[in-house]
Amino acid sequence: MASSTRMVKVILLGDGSVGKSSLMQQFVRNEFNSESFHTIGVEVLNKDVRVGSEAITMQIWDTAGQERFRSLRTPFYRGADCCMLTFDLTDPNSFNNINMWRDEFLKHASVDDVAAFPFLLLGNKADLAEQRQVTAEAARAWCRENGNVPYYETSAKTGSNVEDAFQQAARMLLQHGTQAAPDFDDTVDLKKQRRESSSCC
Ligand SMILES: Nc1nc2c(ncn2[C@@H]2O[C@H](COP(=O)(O)OP(=O)(O)OP(=O)(O)O)[C@@H](O)[C@H]2O)c(=O)[nH]1
Repeated sequence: MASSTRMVKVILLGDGSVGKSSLMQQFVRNEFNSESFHTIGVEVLNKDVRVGSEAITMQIWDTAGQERFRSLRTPFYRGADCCMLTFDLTDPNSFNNINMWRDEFLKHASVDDVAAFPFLLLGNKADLAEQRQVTAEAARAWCRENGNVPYYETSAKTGSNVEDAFQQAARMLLQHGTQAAPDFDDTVDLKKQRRESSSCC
């Protein structure tokens, strides 16, 4: 009988336009599209990876960073095994908002042990070196103050450090242990919420 690979859930959070969708596309499909659109709610892609001798399927959840989509994304935080907090190295506001993203995740994810939960911090758009506005020192200081969170400077455009960051996520969540998947009833009716959202704004 064929053995099934373990499915793990990784969630990407951060402000709109920091590059969450682009990081997922680069990791899963080795593609970069400079004209990507804002995500509505969530998008999910799977990728099979190996961590040492273990084969796992990473189910990557790309969420909508814009404030107006908050109620569409938060129901999907439950059952996450790892959270990749993402900011744009050229946008200090996106870095200043990382605490807000961490808090929003913890509020909705029902994490058992907050101190041990695997977070990563990604500073994306590293290829735009001349426009950079957040220093590595500031990012590393945040990581130290928040339980020695691993920090990666990535470029979804060139692919730099993208594979390494997701591999690190896989290693951490396997060490930590995976969570129970949420019941189906915990998810939202995205179509309905989309209609409501478009009729009000
Ligand atoms: N130069 C450069 N541009 C990037 C990089 N990553 C993303 N972009 C661009 O930044 C813009 C926003 O990228 P997205 O991946 O859509 O951002 P997002 O975080 O998913 O945005 P929301 O869906 O609104 O939450 C797009 O024009 C991308 O092409 C990168 O590493 N370098």
